[in-house]
Amino acid sequence: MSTVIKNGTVVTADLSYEADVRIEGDVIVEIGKNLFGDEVLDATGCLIMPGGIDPHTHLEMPFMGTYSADDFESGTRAGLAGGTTMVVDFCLPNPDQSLLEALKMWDNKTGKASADYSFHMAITWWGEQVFNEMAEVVDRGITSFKHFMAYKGALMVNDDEMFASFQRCAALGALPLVHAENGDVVAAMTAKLLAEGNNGPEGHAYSRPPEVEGEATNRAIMIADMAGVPLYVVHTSCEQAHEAIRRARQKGMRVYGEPLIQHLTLDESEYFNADWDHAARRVMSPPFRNKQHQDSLWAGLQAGSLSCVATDHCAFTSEQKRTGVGNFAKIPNGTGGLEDRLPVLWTAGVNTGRLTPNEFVAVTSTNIAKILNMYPRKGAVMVGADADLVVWDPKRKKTISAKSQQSVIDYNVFEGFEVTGLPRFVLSRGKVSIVENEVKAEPGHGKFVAREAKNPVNRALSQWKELVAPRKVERTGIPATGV
Ligand SMILES: NC(=O)NCCC(=O)O
Ligand SMILES: [Zn+2]
Ligand SMILES: [Zn+2]
Repeated sequence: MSTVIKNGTVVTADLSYEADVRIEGDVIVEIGKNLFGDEVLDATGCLIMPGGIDPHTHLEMPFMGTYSADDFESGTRAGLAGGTTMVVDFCLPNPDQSLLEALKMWDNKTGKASADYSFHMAITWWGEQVFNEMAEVVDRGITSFKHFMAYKGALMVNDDEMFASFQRCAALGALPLVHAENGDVVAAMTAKLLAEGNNGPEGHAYSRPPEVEGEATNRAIMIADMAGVPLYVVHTSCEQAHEAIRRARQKGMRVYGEPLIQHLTLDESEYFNADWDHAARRVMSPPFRNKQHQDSLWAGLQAGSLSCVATDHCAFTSEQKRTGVGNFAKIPNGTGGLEDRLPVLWTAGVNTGRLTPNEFVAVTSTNIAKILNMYPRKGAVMVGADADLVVWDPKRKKTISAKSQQSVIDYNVFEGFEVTGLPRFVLSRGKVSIVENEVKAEPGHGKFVAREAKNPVNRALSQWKELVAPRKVERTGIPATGV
């Protein structure tokens, strides 16, 4: 049984051209003119693009005394509805918990995923066991390790632990990730704000100014350079952090920055809303910033100094958010966006001329597939690639509303946004999972995607670091000691 997508324009990160795409089973088998198949999907007026890959989600994650509300079933369904065909979620071991044991727990959550997924492993504590188990984690196809520089007393790791872990990543050919905020400063500022009675959701934003993020980003970059490993900075939200990444890249360092669709399009004024629920629903770390920071992020995507647009989808209901009434530090941190990332980015990016359609594909799919070493299986429209495809109708419109979303939460931070550009069809490894508003996603269809370590950038950097490594000077004329 074959499926042919006909009459569309294939849009990849490199080029756009008219062609039909034929799929058999899970993969693309032919791209060309006048193709035939058993089933035909009409793409007239549409673009055929690689499905979105969201490299940053937290589905059913235990966090701040509760669990994020969307699980792998609703989360991957929401992703598919908006054109995202793969998510990379974070496995978070408890302090002192075995990484392998945590992995088993995360594996158990994925049974109803309807799109493919992979994991990043978080390094939440450090010791010989973690050092040893990192190799096993890599062997199981998880080749990226997340480090929280914030959430003091919970997930945060210190510089010595981070340096040790980064060196281990270098040795294994893995990629370290950082949540870059200075956790010590955030903790001190939080305590001061609360002591002064500043306990509303806006206090969350005051406690995490851009400097807190800029400092930590720069620190992580320098530590990664000393460890000889590339670095991926998640949820880059401000000019200070972007500047650190831009400067490092200009010096030849292998650093990637990931702005979120929320930071690109929503600003700090949300926290000053008189409605407590409205403001608290938007509490996430780092917080939303002002327009100048947003302009910096857009410029970074245009210039190539920022690489991927993600969501950090970590959705909590209004009820869950209300745990923080009277103390902003207890509001569960996180917002949703899986279903909205592509339509909002297309509307605010491509429809305004900030991004080309090819750049859109690069920052939503292809770049991260390359960074995480799963290209061209993912992130490509190519013979042999997985048929994770979105047939994108650039003229289709909708107004975003919680009432019609797939996420299980009771609100949407993009409520009322009018988007132009939506999927007509979404295919997950060949399975037609979305037909406009009709969800045909099949729970259980999603599979784990194992990734190999030592991608070309890791290998090149190791080679360079070996070449310039400190070497002992062999001397002939060594003076006698003065005995
Ligand atoms: N970002 C956020 O506020 N919540 C999810 C956890 C994290 O990525 O820091
Ligand atoms: Zn984070
Ligand atoms: Zn996150």
